[in-house]
Amino acid sequence: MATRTESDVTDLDAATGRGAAVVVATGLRRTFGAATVLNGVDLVVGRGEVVALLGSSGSGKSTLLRILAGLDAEADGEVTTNGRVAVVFQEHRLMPWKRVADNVALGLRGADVPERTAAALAEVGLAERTRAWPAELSGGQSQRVAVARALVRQPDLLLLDEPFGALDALTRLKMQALLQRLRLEHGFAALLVTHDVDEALLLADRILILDNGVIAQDVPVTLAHPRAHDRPGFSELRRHLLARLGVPADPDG
Ligand SMILES: Nc1ncnc2c1ncn2[C@@H]1O[C@H](COP(=O)(O)OP(=O)(O)OP(=O)(O)O)[C@@H](O)[C@H]1O
Repeated sequence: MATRTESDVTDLDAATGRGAAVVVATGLRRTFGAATVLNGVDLVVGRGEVVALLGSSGSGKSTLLRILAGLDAEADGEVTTNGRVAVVFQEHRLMPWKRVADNVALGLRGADVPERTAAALAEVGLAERTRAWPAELSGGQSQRVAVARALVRQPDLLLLDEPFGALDALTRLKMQALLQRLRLEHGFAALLVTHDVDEALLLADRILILDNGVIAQDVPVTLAHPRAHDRPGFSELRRHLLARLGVPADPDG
């Protein structure tokens, strides 16, 4: 698969025709044996844009995210990224033998790494836990560390694969609010893989539905922030997305 980065991109923005882009993917195809999971996916994420990727289980969301992250050498198609990319997975993937700050700083270089690490941990509300071991943290705190580890790299694009999927409902709401705050403060773009229509509606500027190996719908979300279920337009869009995902309408939805 052809993967290009900013060093060899001359005019990515002109190429996309939709303003500044952090990633452009064209013609992505991925098969596993006889199964075709992605069958010609085209995708653009604009600078600072938050795009949610919805789709039923097994539709290929994680496969697509791994390709965009450069973690899948077997896929066909082309991915061009323009800027730094960081990834947050559903599992925190912290190294248990490294303290929290060392996990965040992993792979970074420079005299200012301790300060940057401390600042990133403070931003996710863990200023007091820099010396802790991962085993001493709750699931939500561990995922905050994973977010700090991404943030400290000052990404232009954050790839998030069900980042809050393993958390309880309350922690999940807090993490969604955290992501929204960080996004406003830092201006990164994000591609958020999620099962959760509400999460997509709370956070995204645009929602893509992956179905049958292609982007079957591209739905702009123009609702004002802060978003909530009882705000105008929310439940209508929610119903539309659920119907598109094949979920029957619920009485209070
Ligand atoms: N390494 C692999 N080897 C074989 N099949 C795979 C591999 N990775 C993914 N698949 C298959 O590709 C399909 C898409 O998987 P993927 O994890 O991308 O879906 P998903 O939309 O992220 O699903 P979920 O929402 O359940 O996480 C599934 O049928 C899965 O079994």
